[in-house]
Amino acid sequence: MGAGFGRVFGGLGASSTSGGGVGSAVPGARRPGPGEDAAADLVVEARDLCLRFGGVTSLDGVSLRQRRGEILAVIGPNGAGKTSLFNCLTGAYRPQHGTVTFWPTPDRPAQLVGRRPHAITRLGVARTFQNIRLFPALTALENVQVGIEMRQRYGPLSAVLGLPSARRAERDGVRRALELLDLVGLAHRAHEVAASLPYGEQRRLEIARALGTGPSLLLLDEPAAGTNPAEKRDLAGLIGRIAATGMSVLLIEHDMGLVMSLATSVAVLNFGRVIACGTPAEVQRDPAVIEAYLGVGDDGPDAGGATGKELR
Ligand SMILES: Nc1ncnc2c1ncn2[C@@H]1O[C@H](COP(=O)(O)OP(=O)(O)OP(=O)(O)O)[C@@H](O)[C@H]1O
Repeated sequence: MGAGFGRVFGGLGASSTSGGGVGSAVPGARRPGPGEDAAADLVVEARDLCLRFGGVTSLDGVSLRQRRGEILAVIGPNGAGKTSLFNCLTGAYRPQHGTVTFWPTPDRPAQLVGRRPHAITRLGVARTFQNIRLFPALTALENVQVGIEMRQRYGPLSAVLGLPSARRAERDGVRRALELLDLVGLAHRAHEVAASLPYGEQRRLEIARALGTGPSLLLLDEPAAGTNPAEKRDLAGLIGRIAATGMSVLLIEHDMGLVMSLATSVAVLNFGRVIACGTPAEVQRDPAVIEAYLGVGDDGPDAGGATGKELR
């Protein structure tokens, strides 16, 4: 391992701080023995996902599994296929091949490929985006209410007619939205419009809105992108608190400090393939990972800087 790799991971401790031992997402993990339940405590499993755009292959046989309650980080250089994977899990893209099984509860598996994004949200998969997608003119509270309303069952007619069921649902929605704003540290911003919030707070508001949909799996696409060190610390604390509630978190993040301090397991993508998977400590010393990031070759680790790959 080169000194350069140590710099990539910023001198982080090798161990996870997020209640390690929950499990790991390991492609090609040991097959269950007779009588063992293959799905026991899994929340999501992708098998052999292939996604192509014309001549570009974004995912090339990606398989990975995540256990319930785990923080699984997906890392990899630019263009490795991380967001494509999220898009396949959330129905934005339909892979040409492969399956995605999601367990909202351990006894109720659902196939996600072929479902529409809103149907997948209703099943319990929520996401945030690399670029913030709030409703800028709505207040923080209203933004979270939008998320909550995606799961509510009363129809527009009940709301227009002011039926008791609709009024009750609205009251419950406001209460839940305020709880979520409190969780993300934004209770005091409830009535401010989203566009007026500082960037780091907008990132946290997006997470509150995603939680409003009542997920059992939360996908965060580069939540720390563009945040300053203080905002990053707040965010790490928040993700830790969310995971401590038992939520399964799947995280794309380029900030290796955050990944290595938060993740229970890490999956590394490169050119649309999973090249490593394991604990943060394991992937940190995996030669294939070192090479993917730094292009370690005959010239040594620092030569990788010339590959032009960003350290993500
Ligand atoms: N809608 C699309 N049309 C064409 N090509 C696409 C599309 N979406 C993704 N790709 C291609 O798939 C590959 C993987 O892209 P993807 O965005 O998934 O990578 P990534 O790991 O998330 O990258 P980054 O870290 O830069 O966000 C890239 O070559 C990208 O150009």
